[in-house]
Amino acid sequence: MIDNSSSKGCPEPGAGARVAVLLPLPLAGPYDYRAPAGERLAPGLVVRVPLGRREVIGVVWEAPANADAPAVGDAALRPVLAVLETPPVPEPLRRLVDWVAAYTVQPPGAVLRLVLSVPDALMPPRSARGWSRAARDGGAPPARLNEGRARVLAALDEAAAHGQPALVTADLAARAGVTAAVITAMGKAGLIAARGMDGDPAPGPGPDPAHPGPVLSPAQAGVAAELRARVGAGFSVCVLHGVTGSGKTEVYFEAVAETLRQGRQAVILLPEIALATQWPERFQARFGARPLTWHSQVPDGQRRRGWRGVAQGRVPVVVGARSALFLPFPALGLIIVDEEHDASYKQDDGVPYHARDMAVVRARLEGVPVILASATPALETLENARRGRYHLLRLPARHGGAVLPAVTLVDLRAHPPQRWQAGGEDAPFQTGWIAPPLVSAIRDTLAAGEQVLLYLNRRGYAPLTLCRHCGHRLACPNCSAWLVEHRASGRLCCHHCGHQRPIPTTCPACGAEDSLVACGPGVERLAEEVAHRFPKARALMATSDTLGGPKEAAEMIRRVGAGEVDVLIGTQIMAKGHHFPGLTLVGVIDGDLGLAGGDPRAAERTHQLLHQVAGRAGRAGRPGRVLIQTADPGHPVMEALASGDDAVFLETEAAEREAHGLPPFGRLVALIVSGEDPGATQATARALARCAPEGAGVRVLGPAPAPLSLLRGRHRVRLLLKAPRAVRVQPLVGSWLDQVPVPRGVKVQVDVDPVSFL
Ligand SMILES: Nc1ncnc2c1ncn2[C@@H]1O[C@H](COP(=O)(O)OP(=O)(O)OP(=O)(O)O)[C@@H](O)[C@H]1O
Ligand SMILES: [Zn+2]
Repeated sequence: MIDNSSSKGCPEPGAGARVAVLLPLPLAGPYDYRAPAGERLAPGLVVRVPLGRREVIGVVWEAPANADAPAVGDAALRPVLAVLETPPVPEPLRRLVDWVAAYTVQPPGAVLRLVLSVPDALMPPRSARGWSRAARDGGAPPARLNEGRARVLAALDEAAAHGQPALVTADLAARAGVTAAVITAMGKAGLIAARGMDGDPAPGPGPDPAHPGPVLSPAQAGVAAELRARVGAGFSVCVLHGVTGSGKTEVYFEAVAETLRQGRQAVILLPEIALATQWPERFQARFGARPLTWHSQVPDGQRRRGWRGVAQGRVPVVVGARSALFLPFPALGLIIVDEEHDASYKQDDGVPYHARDMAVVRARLEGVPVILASATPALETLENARRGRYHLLRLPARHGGAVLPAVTLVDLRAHPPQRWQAGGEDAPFQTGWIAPPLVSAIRDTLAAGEQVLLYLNRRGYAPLTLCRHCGHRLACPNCSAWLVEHRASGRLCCHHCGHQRPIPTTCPACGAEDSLVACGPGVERLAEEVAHRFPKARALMATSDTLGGPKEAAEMIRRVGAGEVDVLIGTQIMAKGHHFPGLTLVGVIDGDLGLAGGDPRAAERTHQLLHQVAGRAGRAGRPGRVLIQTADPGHPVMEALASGDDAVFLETEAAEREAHGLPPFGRLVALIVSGEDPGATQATARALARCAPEGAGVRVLGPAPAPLSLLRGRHRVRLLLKAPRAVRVQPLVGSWLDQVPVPRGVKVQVDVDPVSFL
């Protein structure tokens, strides 16, 4: 196959061989090109080729199976324009691209785009102009230098002592605390000299496996030895199931150390929000250096250097969000997926892949071990362990004698939160969200000088605003969702599309004044109540709104660690990874949040999340306790949390999934049909339903409006294919889609193993 729209002419005599090139575009497969005469282009090489009138960068690929009958004759082949100097895309990664494409029913080029995520990194290193000391000054600063100029020379000496012979202007100015003009003037005066320098500075000292780490307990050491033994011994999957605070991180670090000793690379996947915890410091404490971090917010220059460093094998350890799985490691020795149960490992847009599952696939293709760590492994993972495919390792106790916190349910029907007044006797009553038993637990904890975490997974002030006059609810114009009040910023926001507007003073529907009321709690509202009930306590809100970036997160961690905070009020981002020794009470404001809705994993996920939050309490010397407010204390999730016995819950949950043919016992594929035109969207969905695959236990449910039936202005309809485990669903889906023409403006998104049902 080739885009031959503008190819012309015949091949020159002795022209090069036919070569398949995969482009990072949603095309059905690789296109054929002609290699330069006399050159053999090995698969993996990164090349520049013409496409229509453009030039694009692609990767030489293994010839597809139909290579014997090419779609384009030799005469029409267009030439490969250049081979880039970057290291080739390694073979196991190329196979991963094909594998992921086939599994997710997406074009391979769309998956390749995940690999070539930093196009800039494929270009040769930029040479920059840097400054060093002028050769003739002999190293001694001339006597009449002013202070700023002296600092510039000192900064250059300091850099040279650390192996950096030159610094670019901006860097030098920043280090010396002078303006760029000072540096230019010094250059003119011949005090410093300009020189060309490599745009990719050498990385600093790498992680050292011999750096002294903590002494492991006998239980930890036993598990660490098992993990170490697997490094260098081919493909295997270990599930590291350890209770919260058991030291899973310290234990898997030993496998990382072994990988480093063998001179290979390791990648550790973490949910994006867990990257903003103490994790990097702990890595540094164990290895004496930081790993490379990889996530969506890493600045461009760092991404470019990171990608190249990984490809050149110079970066030994990467910690990152799911996209780190597609980095071009030439010598991968170990993959770790921490918090493996986390739903954020599933990408919902673009190529919908599950990074945990694809990590197992990459490990198999690379012939290396993978470790899945969690305090609450996914049912899918436990089922794989039960079948003997994954090897289960347990850490059943907390490190250092700390005990797991006692969990108590607070029945909201028996103990409703009391209303409160902000001002004097005439002030209006405010709805309360903290029930009396939690109020007194907070009081006791504060009196003991310990810290409290109040957990409510809702940003903003209130999830719903309505008019008490006409009942109008303020909704997003682009989505089927309510606008969330953010009182701190004075705005109503849609949490799905980002639409926002100022909070109106009159009802947009009936015009009544001062008639809008906030319904339900968000963290801002909870903070108000905390300030009223515990006026002396120093409270801190920790949400993605208040912790915009890594700096704010680090500052929050520092303040809590230093005991400058008494009550933390947090959303999901506080639920995992954090380790605060002074925190002894966790209060869950709404334990039932997340249990409603048609998501088959709702119960499992709520259990995981609350277990995780509960695990923040009592991690050091002092015992912790957890109070979960619920209106349904008899729910299996609540019972499991209160008893601390997951086994019954997991068994019931598994039995229910099995009875309904749900994962991990059956397969699901969701089709999400979306478009701006509701009629065309509906019609496409109905057409899909009419030719739905049948037989051998395969069923298609729907079309049904998605729970988010309008998102960013697009109408959404869902179909769900259910099949027994043994059925290969991808070919079924492929031929199903082939039968239905999709009109312009309508999109059919295939989601194999869906995690989100919105
Ligand atoms: N052998 C050890 N020596 C000293 N400190 C340890 C040891 N093992 C664990 N710790 C410390 O105990 C705390 C808990 O360990 P860690 O965070 O690894 O547990 P975890 O199982 O990953 O917890 P969670 O699942 O709750 O995040 C950390 O502060 C860690 O540094
Ligand atoms: Zn919206």
